[in-house]
Amino acid sequence: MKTPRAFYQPLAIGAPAPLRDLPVQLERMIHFVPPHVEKMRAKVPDLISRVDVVLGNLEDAIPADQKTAARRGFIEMARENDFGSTGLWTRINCLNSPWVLDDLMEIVTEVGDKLDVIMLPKVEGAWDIHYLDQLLAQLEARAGISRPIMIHAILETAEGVKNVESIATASPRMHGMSLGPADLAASRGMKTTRVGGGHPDYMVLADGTAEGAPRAGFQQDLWHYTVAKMVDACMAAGIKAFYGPFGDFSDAAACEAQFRNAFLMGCVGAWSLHPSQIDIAKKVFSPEPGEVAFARKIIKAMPDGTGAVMIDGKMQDDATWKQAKVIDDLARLVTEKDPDFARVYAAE
Ligand SMILES: CC(=O)SCCNC(=O)CCNC(=O)[C@H](O)C(C)(C)COP(=O)(O)OP(=O)(O)OC[C@H]1O[C@@H](n2cnc3c(N)ncnc32)[C@H](O)[C@@H]1OP(=O)(O)O
Ligand SMILES: O=CC(=O)O
Ligand SMILES: [Mg+2]
Repeated sequence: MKTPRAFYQPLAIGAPAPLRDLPVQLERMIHFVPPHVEKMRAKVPDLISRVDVVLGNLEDAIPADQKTAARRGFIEMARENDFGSTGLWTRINCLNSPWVLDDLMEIVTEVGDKLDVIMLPKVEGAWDIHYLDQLLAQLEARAGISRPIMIHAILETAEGVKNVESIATASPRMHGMSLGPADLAASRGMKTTRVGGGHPDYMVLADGTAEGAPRAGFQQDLWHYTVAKMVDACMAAGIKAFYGPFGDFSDAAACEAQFRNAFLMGCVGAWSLHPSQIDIAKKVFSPEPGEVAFARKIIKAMPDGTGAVMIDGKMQDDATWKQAKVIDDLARLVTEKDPDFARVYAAE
């Protein structure tokens, strides 16, 4: 392990100094764009004003014979648009693929100064982050980039989950992590064919009665353990946790439920793969107005955050004050970016 001082040294001469704190940024949804499709690229100017992060995807879902077109399409969309306060990310191909070196060389060299975050798929351990960290420093130095590009890991292999804590703390470049339920299901040998969400057969059956009445089944959350493990690893490391993809675009209610479970557990956002999922993520990852109003009541009643008070019959103390602060801080961030929510929160 590196010494504390060495941890924050640039990894190449001329590379920017690593960040000590994450930039304060609203990232309720990471919106995936397939950049090899001209029609989709043409939607980017409109997407910039609708989403918190635009991501050009180069990995899975891009056909092998379109990998170069996707990379060049991403560079074009990065060059041609002003992203303002909206994040610009790319998901590169995985480290053992034949495409990743060119992804990094071309993207960092040509548009590295506009890129906020690189999403790295199939991260197995800290060694994957160390490799990318070093290479990015060399490329940043060569391209004269002044702001370090951050790394976001996808947690989508059994080994990655085993090593989640060392991945989260592998580098000051770490921005956060997303759960990748589709690859993780395959890696774990789960018997499913879905991209995220629940499964009706993963359930607990209520006890039988002497009368033999029908027994209710209660569906359980397949992802609870992994999301909890990821959130603890991320929050302990001071980085952000996200739920990843929800593949059934026709089931908005189930998507919303999956996103909300993640939000309640500590995640700050999720992926949107289709325009219909943007508003779902906005609704879920912006705190509920009633909760914001209650959080503000707590903060007002306990100005220095200590003591115990009763509000609406419920005991509040230092710990609920801290929860209230999480909600109020998020509401303020949402207010800065989103005029619709600003009006709703102000009215409460
Ligand atoms: C397990 C994982 O790795 S998940 C991550 C990898 N997967 C992805 O990135 C998938 C991203 N999404 C997509 O590529 C597309 O949504 C597809 C190919 C799955 C479906 O696209 P379509 O068949 O065009 O869907 P649909 O007809 O419902 O689209 C409706 C409109 O939204 C547009 N649209 C669809 N997806 C997107 C998107 N991700 N971004 C912007 N616009 C989109 C379509 O172009 C269409 O526009 P139009 O009305 O002007 O013609
Ligand atoms: O990349 C995402 C996944 O679910 O796999
Ligand atoms: Mg995956």
